[in-house]
Amino acid sequence: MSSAPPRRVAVLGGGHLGAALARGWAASGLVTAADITITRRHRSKLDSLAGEGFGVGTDNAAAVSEADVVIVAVQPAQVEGVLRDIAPVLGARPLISVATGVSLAALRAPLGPDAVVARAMPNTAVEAGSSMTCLAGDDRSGPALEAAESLFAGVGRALVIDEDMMTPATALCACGIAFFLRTIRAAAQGGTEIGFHSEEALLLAAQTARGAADLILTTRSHPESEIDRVATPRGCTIAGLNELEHRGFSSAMIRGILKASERAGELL
Ligand SMILES: NC(=O)C1=CN([C@@H]2O[C@H](COP(=O)(O)OP(=O)(O)OC[C@H]3O[C@@H](n4cnc5c(N)ncnc54)[C@H](O)[C@@H]3O)[C@@H](O)[C@H]2O)C=CC1
Ligand SMILES: O=C(O)[C@@H]1CCC=N1
Repeated sequence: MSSAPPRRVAVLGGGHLGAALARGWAASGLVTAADITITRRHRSKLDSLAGEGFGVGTDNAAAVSEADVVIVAVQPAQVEGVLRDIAPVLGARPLISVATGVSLAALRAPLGPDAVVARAMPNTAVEAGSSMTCLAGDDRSGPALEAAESLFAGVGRALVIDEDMMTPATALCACGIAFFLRTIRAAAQGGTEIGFHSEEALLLAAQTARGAADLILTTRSHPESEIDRVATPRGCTIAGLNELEHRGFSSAMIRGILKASERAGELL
């Protein structure tokens, strides 16, 4: 069971993921918007988040000083500089990095060996409370891993994995959501070609995708058993499925995951 979520959170790096995290935590009621401070280099780009009630600023050390837990959400190559900025004020505060490819050892290098750090790999569905987030820590991560479990379980599912699986997790979950989004978009395009207006086609495709995921997550059955229940002999499902496979659908998805994993391992 995860512990109570931290009251005040500093999100360093209010870009796509940082903003999605802040909005997801506030929407879930886990942390109030006023207790989340988001930083980035240019204050003007934080105006809309300020308008939503979040604290905003450009001073990472000041944000950290007022927080119970720190989230690092800058690009991988920017992490070291940010950690150097905050090293003098971090103290024993738990720090969670969502940066791809930055190891626990690399996080501790500028902060010192006693820094309480963990890694998280969410996807942008944190904003909708539906992320799959993988977490990793080690024997010195204690409170950071606990804080991560409580924060990320509040905006989807969270699973603790070995650190050496964080790169594959990046490909399958963090990049993976884009692959499923493209799949939904493609299905909607097909839907429009066979007669639906585009908004209707998108709704039909997205809810159908959600249904497929819910079947797997709730019944725990295998996708192929579920497919067998849909595909009537000589019917239209098997005709469509076989055409997808003749066009390399499964192979394309597998190769996409492999390519993303390869690139995720090279990011630093
Ligand atoms: N976008 C996604 O879906 C996911 C991203 N990640 C990781 O999250 C991190 C952020 O990714 P994105 O949000 O996509 O990138 P982004 O480029 O949208 O956001 C990074 C933000 O950090 C800000 N920044 C740069 N230097 C800063 C500094 N010194 N102090 C404060 N803010 C600073 C930038 O202005 C920018 O707004 C990356 O490490 C990425 O690998 C991980 C999982 C999913
Ligand atoms: O594309 C990227 O590099 C980041 C990491 C995973 C998702 N977005």
